[in-house]
Amino acid sequence: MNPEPETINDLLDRLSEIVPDYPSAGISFKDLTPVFADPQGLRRIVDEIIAPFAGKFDVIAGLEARGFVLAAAAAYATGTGMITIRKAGKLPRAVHRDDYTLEYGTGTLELHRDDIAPGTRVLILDDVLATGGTVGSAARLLGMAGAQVVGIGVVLELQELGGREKLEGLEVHSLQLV
Ligand SMILES: O=P(O)(O)OC[C@H]1O[C@H](OP(=O)(O)OP(=O)(O)O)[C@H](O)[C@@H]1O
Ligand SMILES: Nc1ncnc2[nH]cnc12
Repeated sequence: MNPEPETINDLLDRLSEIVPDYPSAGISFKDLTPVFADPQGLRRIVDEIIAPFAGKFDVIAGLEARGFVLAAAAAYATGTGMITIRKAGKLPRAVHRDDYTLEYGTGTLELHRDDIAPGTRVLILDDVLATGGTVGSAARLLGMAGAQVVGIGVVLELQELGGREKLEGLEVHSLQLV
């Protein structure tokens, strides 16, 4: 008899690393790079993160930097394109810009004004949802471009930081609650 397939929770528990006091004291950093580095791990998280949104999106937006890994793989797997939402100063042409706060600091995200047509249905992917500052900023940028955010997919949701509440009205799918 075949053994039971490993659950996504067990896979993430087995492969994720937790780093105390990084990048600053008091932060418990959830490091998913070993999941990305594992052939089954990468395939499982990409397949499972997009599953609830099948047929509902035209393009996938990835958030620099760790969201790029997921979004590029998911766009390739679903035959869609990928929108790059980047940290300030990296995109060469005219941008929409938005400031935000996250668990351990502040930042600015940018989106090329002409990378996405109004009305396009967008799925946002990122690795971790903490305070929701980053994903919320990405949703505002896509709104400035006239796009429609149809969902947000993340691997880990740090529940006690309340990100989901900040994203009211948006469908959030996380693979693991921690
Ligand atoms: O919900 P929040 O509180 O906004 O935190 C979540 C964000 O924090 C991390 O990104 P980070 O800015 O550290 O960038 P990186 O992917 O470039 O490491 C993570 O990849 C998310 O994008
Ligand atoms: N605790 C955390 N671990 C990994 N990424 C994060 N992004 C924001 N908070 C984080």
